[in-house]
Amino acid sequence: MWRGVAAHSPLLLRALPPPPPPTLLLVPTTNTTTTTTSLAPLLRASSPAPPRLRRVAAAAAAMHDGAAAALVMGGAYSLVLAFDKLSERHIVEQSLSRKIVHVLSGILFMSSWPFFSSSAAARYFAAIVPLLNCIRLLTHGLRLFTNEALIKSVTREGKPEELLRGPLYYVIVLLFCVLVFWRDSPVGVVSLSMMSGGDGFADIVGRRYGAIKLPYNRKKSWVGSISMFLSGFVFSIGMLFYFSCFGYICLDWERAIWKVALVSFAATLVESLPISDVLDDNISVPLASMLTAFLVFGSSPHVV
Ligand SMILES: Nc1ccn([C@@H]2O[C@H](COP(=O)(O)OP(=O)(O)OP(=O)(O)O)[C@@H](O)[C@H]2O)c(=O)n1
Ligand SMILES: C/C(=C\CO)CCC[C@H](C)CCC[C@H](C)CCCC(C)C
Repeated sequence: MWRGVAAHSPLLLRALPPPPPPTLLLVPTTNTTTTTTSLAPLLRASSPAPPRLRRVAAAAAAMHDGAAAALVMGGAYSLVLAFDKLSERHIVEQSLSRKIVHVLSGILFMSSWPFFSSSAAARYFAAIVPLLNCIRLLTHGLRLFTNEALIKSVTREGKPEELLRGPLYYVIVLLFCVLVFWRDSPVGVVSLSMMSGGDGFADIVGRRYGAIKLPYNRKKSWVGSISMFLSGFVFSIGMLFYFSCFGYICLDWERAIWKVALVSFAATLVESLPISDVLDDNISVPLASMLTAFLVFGSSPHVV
């Protein structure tokens, strides 16, 4: 009985013990414009598991998520170290190295989310990674500690205080999205794709090929903005497809493509404005993306 009631409230459902293997009934639903197949899981009502079994399940999930967080944290350190070595050996120039770290950090962090457990606490374990990186950037930016690899791979001019701006804002946005949106909301996925993939490529391409500047912002170019729109769109669709493959997000793709294009346009427009001196791109781009994505996708997770 409880499970039947809880089925209408994902949060309540998560609080109950994990259900027995659900009987999934593939229910193809058609409508005038597209055919979308929605998985309509029919959970058989079951009595709650005994307390001891719930404690064992919770402990197992915590160990699973703790290990996943440790692995992702190791990945974060390795990414920074790898690109420090590549730029140190002049295999990759420092400005390019920084932007590749910018692109990969967000995309790879999101890509790790399906490997956390289905526990309601999983997002908090995943949040440990950006939280520890916030602390790392703060302590190194305030010169409490020194790490040349970190400074060289994520700063423009090699000054520790630079860690307290773009990189810190970037990681705070990762922390916000993993806690507030997590893996079952397109809003967070699209916003992080725009911040990491979109803004990253705007810089990578615009810095090299952006000769024709925007009329209202001589620091930005048409090529850079077009690159932001296209890469933000591609990364967003790619990450939405990735999470839909794991069953976390179910989309009507014909409508979703137009929604993502609108979010990408809004984020690109905001990024092109001459406001970087007042508001860092790592704040304005995800903020514009979240607001637009919230308007077009709505607040309901899972099915949009
Ligand atoms: N729409 C855009 C965005 C960026 N750029 C190019 O990329 C450089 C850096 O872009 P920006 O997004 O401002 O990066 P910042 O975060 O400000 O710089 P950094 O990442 O190095 O701090 C710009 O000076 C410009 O040459 C561009 O041509 N067009
Ligand atoms: C250079 C950056 C922003 C400036 O525009 C990015 C800074 C990245 C942080 C130093 C490291 C962030 C790591 C992520 C929280 C986790 C990544 C995990 C993944 C598996 C590599």
